[in-house]
Amino acid sequence: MSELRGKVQTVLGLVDPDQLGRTMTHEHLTMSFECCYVPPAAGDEAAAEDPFHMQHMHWLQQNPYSCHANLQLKKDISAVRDELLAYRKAGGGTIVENTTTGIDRDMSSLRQLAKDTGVHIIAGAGYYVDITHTEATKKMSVEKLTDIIISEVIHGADGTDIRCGVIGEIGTGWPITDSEKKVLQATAHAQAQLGCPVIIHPGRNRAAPAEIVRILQEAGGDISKTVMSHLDRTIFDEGELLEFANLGSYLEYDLFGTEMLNYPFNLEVDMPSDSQRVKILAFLVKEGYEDKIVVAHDIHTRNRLTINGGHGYSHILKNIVPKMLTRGISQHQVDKILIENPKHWLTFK
Ligand SMILES: CCC(=O)NCCS(=O)(=O)O
Repeated sequence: MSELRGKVQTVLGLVDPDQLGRTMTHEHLTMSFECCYVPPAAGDEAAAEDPFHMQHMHWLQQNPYSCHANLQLKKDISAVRDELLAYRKAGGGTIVENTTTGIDRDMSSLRQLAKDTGVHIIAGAGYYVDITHTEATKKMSVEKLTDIIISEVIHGADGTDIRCGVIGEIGTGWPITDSEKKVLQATAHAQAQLGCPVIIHPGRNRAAPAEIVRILQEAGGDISKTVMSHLDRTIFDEGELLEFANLGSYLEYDLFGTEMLNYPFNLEVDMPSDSQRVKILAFLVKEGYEDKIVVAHDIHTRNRLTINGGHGYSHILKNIVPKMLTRGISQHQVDKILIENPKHWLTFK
């Protein structure tokens, strides 16, 4: 699309890629994660009913999905506004907001947040995981899904004239369902027409990222303009990680700030600490992938906001960057991860 080529599309319109600055490629500012509620363990009901108190903070950090109130990030919009102002003060410029259809995308609030804070916000087109697909969505053809995704980028999403600047996060589980596969194919078709960035939420299985790349590629997608999210909880073996990295997507470590022992969506997973995440980034840099790494916090529950005792959207800038610099990642490489790589990914071809 000639109007979009060479530009980045924010919720306030097209901008020059050099305006973005430091960019978190995977966050949420307003959404609901009720689709992924996990009932609390017996005896924990009191904490789950009344979560935002000092004495429940650690429980909530360990069990963020077992409390209905905690899944409603959209209730904290005013705190998110303050956090975005703090993010700008900490040197942040842009946030990619990954909320897609199925988890309560709110385009008008995103536009208002961008106006109020001066942070560039890029909204996501498309669909989250199968459990959030409506019966109507499941019945749609790939062509219809493609038309809808393209329209969200060209005309605006959810009945507004506010346009998405990226496709995703496109949700998939494991195994990938028929409906998710159609959405992936539609994503690839839309990307082929628009030359736009794509971002994927893979299922929680180490084979998922490569399988998704295969489906996208077969449908004509551009893997070099695609981010694979959540690698921190998906691929653990260094050899397998390098094999996946070779396929050419951006490699996203986006759960910075998440410290959780018993990961309820896959109990076999040992969620890494932030120190371990930095170690993996240093490994990928040493192996020559500094042009392919992007990072974020993927804030999607309320306990992760500073107002509720969490780390907030500035944690990477304030705490992780200094750590990276002490672990063999140079300032030049940090700038690639935070500025150059997101900029190249987000620019329409
Ligand atoms: C909507 C937010 C989201 O999907 N986050 C990913 C959580 S996890 O799959 O890594 O647990």
